[in-house]
This record gives sequence, C-alpha cells and structure tokens, in this order.
Amino acid sequence: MAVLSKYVDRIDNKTTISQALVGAAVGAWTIKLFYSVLNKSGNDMCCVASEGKMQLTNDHNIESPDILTMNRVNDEDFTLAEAEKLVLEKQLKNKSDRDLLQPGLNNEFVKQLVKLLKVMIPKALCYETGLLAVHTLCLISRTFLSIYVAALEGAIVKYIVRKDLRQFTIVLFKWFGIAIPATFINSMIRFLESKLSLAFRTRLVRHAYRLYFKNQNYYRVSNLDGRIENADHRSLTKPCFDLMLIGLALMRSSQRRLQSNILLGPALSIIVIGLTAHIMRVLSPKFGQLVSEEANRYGYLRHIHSRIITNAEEIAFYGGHKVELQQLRQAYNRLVNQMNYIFTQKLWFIMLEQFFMKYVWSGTGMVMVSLPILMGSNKRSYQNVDVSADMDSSVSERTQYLTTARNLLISAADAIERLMTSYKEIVALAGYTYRVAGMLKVFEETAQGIYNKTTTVEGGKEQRSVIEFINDQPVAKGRIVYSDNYENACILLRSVPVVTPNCDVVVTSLNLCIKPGMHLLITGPNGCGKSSLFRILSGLWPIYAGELHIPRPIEDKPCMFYIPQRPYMSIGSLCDQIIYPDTRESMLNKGINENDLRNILKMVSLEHIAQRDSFYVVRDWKDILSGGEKQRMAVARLFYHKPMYALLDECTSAVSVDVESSIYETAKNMGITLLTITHRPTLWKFHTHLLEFDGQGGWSFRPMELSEHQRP
Ligand SMILES: Nc1ncnc2c1ncn2[C@@H]1O[C@H](COP(=O)(O)OP(=O)(O)OP(=O)(O)O)[C@@H](O)[C@H]1O
Repeated sequence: MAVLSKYVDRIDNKTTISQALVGAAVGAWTIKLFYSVLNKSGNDMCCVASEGKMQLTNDHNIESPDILTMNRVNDEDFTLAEAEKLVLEKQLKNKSDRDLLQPGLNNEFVKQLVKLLKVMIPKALCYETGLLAVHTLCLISRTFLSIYVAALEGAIVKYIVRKDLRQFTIVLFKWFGIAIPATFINSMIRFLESKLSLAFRTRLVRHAYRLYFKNQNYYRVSNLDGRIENADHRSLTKPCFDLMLIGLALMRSSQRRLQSNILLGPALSIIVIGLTAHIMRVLSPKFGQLVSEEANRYGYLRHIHSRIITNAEEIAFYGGHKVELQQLRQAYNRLVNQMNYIFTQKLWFIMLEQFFMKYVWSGTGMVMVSLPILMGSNKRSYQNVDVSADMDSSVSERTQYLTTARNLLISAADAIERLMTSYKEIVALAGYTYRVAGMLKVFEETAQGIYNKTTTVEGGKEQRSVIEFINDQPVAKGRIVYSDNYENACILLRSVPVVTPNCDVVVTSLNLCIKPGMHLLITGPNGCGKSSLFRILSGLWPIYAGELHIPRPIEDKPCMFYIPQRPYMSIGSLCDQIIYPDTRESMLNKGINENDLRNILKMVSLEHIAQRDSFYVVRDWKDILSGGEKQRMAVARLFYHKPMYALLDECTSAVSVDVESSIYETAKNMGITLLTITHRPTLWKFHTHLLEFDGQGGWSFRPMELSEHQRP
C-alpha cells in the first residue's frame, strides 16, 4: 500500500487523465474477459446438442467469394458443399436474422453484449462483481509494482556505477522484498481470472440450459453448432493501464532527472504506433470470417462423425464403410483446405506485424529513450564547483535513467503488443457474442412458439388457405386449451390441420373427440400423418389453426404418455429405465418399491432381465437389450406411469403377438385409454373406435363394428 500511495502521489496532477484511462481500460478488460466466457459457453451448449444438425450461420459465411473459388477447384468438395447446405437448410433467413448473423463491432454487438452481461452479472452486488473488483485491484497493484521494480533496478545500477555498497545492499533487499507481493499478485490475477471466467460461464450455461429444456426446446431447436474453440485468458485492461502509468513514469523520470522536453518522445511514439496500427488494420485479412468458415467445416466434420457413431450398426450391416469413409475424408479435406488458406494469409500478415512491432517500434523506443539525454540540459555541470564529482553523479543519473527507461519500455512494448492482439480478440468476441446471443434468442422464441424456418411457400392455394403467412413465415394461429375436468377429461380437436414443419399440409382439418375408455385405432398408408397427429397432441408441432383441448398436465406431467416405435434407453440402471422420466426420489415418494418394479417387468415378460441384473447397476441398455426387449421396456414405463391416455406408435412392432396381446389387455385393465397406430390386424380387437386416413388429406372417424375385431 505504501508503494501504491507513493505512486499515486507522484501522478496526482494527472488524476483526471488517469481516471478516464483507467475507466476505459477497465471497460475494455471486462469485454475481453467475457470473450473467453462466451466462447466456452458456446462450447458447452454444443455438447447439449450432440446430435445438432444445423449450424447457426448464414449462406454468406459458407459462400464467401474466395472460399467458393477454392471449392470449385475440387468437384468433390463442391458436391460436399451441396450436401452441407442440405444440413444447413434449416437456417434462419429473414432479414432481421440476417443482420444478427453478421458479427461485427457495431450497435448490435453492444446490445447483445449488454443482454448477456445482464445474465452474467444479475445484480450490482453479487459474487461476480466482488471477484471483478478484487481482480481489478490486483491488476492496478501489479502495474504500480512493475513501475516500482523498474525504478529499483535503475537505482541498483546507479549505485553499482557509484560504487556505493551500502545503498546498493539496501536497494537490493528492497528489490527482493517486493518480489514476494509481486509474485503473489501475479498468481492471484490468474486465479481470479479463472474463477471469474468460470462464474460467468456457469451463469450463462445455466441460463442457456434452462431455456434449452423449456417447452420442449431441445426438440424444437435443432440448430446448435460446434465451432467454438478455447479462448485465451489475456486481458485488455492490463496493457491499457500499463501503458498509461508507464508513460507517466517515463515522462516524470525524463523531466526530473534530465530536465528535457517530456512531450517529444511520447508524441513521436504515439504517431508511429498510430500509423503502423492503421496500416495493419487496413492490410489485415478478414480473420473473423475465415475462422468462422473454419468452424463451420469443423462442425460439419463433427456432425458426420456423430452420425457414424449413432448408426454404426446399420452402416456395418450394409457394409457402407466406403461411402462413409469418403464423406468423412471429404469433410476433413475441406477443413484442411480452409486451415491452409488461413495459414497462408497469416504468413504475410504476421511478417508485417513482426516488422512493425519488433523493428519499427523498437527503433522508435530507442529514439524515445535517447531524446531526453541527447536534448537534455547540462547547465548543472558548469555551475557546480566540483566538476569531476558532478560528472560522476550525472553519469550515474543517466545510467539509472537508461536502465529504468529500458525496463519501462520493455513493459510498454509488451503492453502495446498485447493491445494489438486484443483488438483481434475483440473482433472475435463480436462473433462469439452474436453466436451465443443468437442461440439464446432462438431458444426464447421457439419456447414461445415463434418459429423461423425456410419453407417452400410455392405450395399453392391449399397451403395458403390452411396456413396464414406473414413475411413468408407461417403463423401458428391454433390454440391449445387445457381442461381441468379430470372426470371427463377428453381430447378434442376442432378444425386442426396436420401441417409438417416444412409447411406441407398432410390433413386440412381434423375434428375428433376422444373420451376416456374410447380406445382408438389409427390406420392409413405410410406418410398419411398418423405419427404427426401424435406430435400435435404432444405439443411438438405447432397448431396452425383450430383448437386442441387436452387435460391439463398434473404436476407438469402430461396426461398422455407417448411410446415410439424406436424406444429410447436413458443412461442409468434397470430401475432408471423403467421409471423414466421419473427420478428415483420421486419413485420412492410415490411409494413404489423393488417388488412393484419386478411386477411391472413381469407384465411385459421381462422378469429375466431383473434376475440377470441388479436393479441398480448402470449399463448401456441401448446395446444390451434386443429390439423387442427395448420395446417391452418402453411399455413397462407405461405401466409404471399409468397415464390417462397412451399414444402407442407401432410400439410393439417387434414384440411377439402373444406378449403384445397380454400387454394390451393389461393396459386396458389398468384403465388406460389407448390411441394406437398399428398395421397389425391382431390389435384391432382391443379398440372401440377407428380413425382412418386415406393418404390424400381425407379421414374418417367412427366406432368399430364388432365384426371388425375379427379382421384377418
Ligand atoms: N420433421 C419433419 N419435417 C418435415 N416433414 C415431416 C417431418 N416428419 C414427418 N414429415 C412428413 O409428414 C408426413 C406425415 O408423416 P408421419 O410421420 O405422420 O407419417 P405416418 O403416417 O406416421 O407414416 P408411417 O406409417 O410410415 O409411420 C410425411 O410426408 C413426412 O414426410
């Protein structure tokens, strides 16, 4: 603190300038720190969407002229670019989003950053602001310490030249003494940076996770990307602050010791640095765009990899390794091409950068340091009686000045170099901010049912008569009404069209009323909209017109339970599979024990699994269970949850007919109303009503005849 106050005293008359500079520096540093946080948060969200099919990017990135020229050199690459475009087809294309997708240092960037800042720092007084304050204090102390150390080193050289052993020893001890707080502060800065970065990241990721799992967003949004790389943790404040104080210290030292013009040197350096920085800015390649394209290609490579992992068995059965290998190679080659292009661009730019930073700036530094000596006043020498003593003293003074100035200049050069690199990072920050902010915006909108998707609107009159379009985007005008009448909790569809996410109208208008106990069989040719009806009932697809009345979910649990044809096995134990999506805690709260689970397994003829394995050993059930066993496990979930309605989408297609019949019998006995999609005539007898789609948009809904139960 003594050191601090000493230096504060010395630069007291420059307080206003310092305050302004410190303010600017702290602001810039804060921005810099978020850069790494945003970068990492983006990465985390990419992990959430491991199956992410889309990249939040735009055509301009993919088709920048240079890149396209390169692509066309190679036909294979071009074909792949086309394939990649298919994957990226779901991009957001309206004008506002196009603006959003153009990262840059503009107003939009500031707005997005402020929005994210509010997430990362929710209150003026919180853990994060505390960390920020301590970190800033450490940075300031470190700069003061650096200046003090430079002065001490100057003094050490001075006393060596003067052969003053006593003073030399005292200063040397001071120098060692200062090393302890200096090293601690250095280490503390890194520690606080990591803590702060993690704290911001945690806030941002939690916010993003919350949004991602809100209102089935994880289904609605499939456009997450995998392009974010690790950030470095350097900061901007430090160089700004260093430059300011070092500059002041140099000016003060040259004026006090050598009584020279204090403005000439700094003025010269400012002109040279400003000029070279401007040249570098003009000549710099567009690294932001280049790196963004690289990230696109990297993301696509990851996408291909994850597809192969997910479909390994199917590919192996088909023997499709040649095709897959070719695709993987092409994707990798495109990434390598882009990286090579960036390396070449960097070769020339780094040469220019090094020339300016290492030679032009060093030369200017030498001129700056020597100016006060060469142009300084020597009056004192002639006025003094003891000329030789005075000469000695003036030589040692100049040596001290040169040593201190040299140390300070080295620090200043380092600070300027860091500032230059930081500029590039700020540009990259704009890119990351746009991506994270864009992702959160999409999350928020899809959660509210606002979708933005490329659609083929030339579909014609029928499409236009069913769906309303505003700015070429379909508007979901239908309503979901939740009923609280659990006694007679029916599912009612009033003039609801079945429309795919591509805005293809599968069924123009559907009117149905399904009451408890009305077991409904749904049939029709492939692609007629059977599963789509379930998607609408479950709220996965928007309703473009009409009304859907469904019972209100009890404690966030829908009264309908959907079982797909391809059952999903979660990570966990056998118990976790049966109770999914319940947790073990909620299972115990419901008073369900191991015996009950055993009974449930018996109902689906899976008791042998429980005998083979403990209920609580975690296994990869996706691979352990056969296709039919997985389907039966999914039905076990139905018996565990006992919902009001079961939406069964060919969920027993791989189960033997006798087990299937017993499952249906049990479900009905439990009081579950069945809505079944099936092509198996053996299941007709378990149903009371029939919904038949004709595949042309038409449908019929009627009670089933008894004779129909015996259908072959
Ligand atoms: N995610 C999607 N995006 C765009 N179109 C889709 C999507 N899912 C389904 N479709 C289209 O919607 C139509 C109805 O599909 P749906 O899955 O409801 O058929 P289905 O009657 O269940 O057929 P199947 O008996 O073969 O299962 C099909 O033409 C299909 O191509």
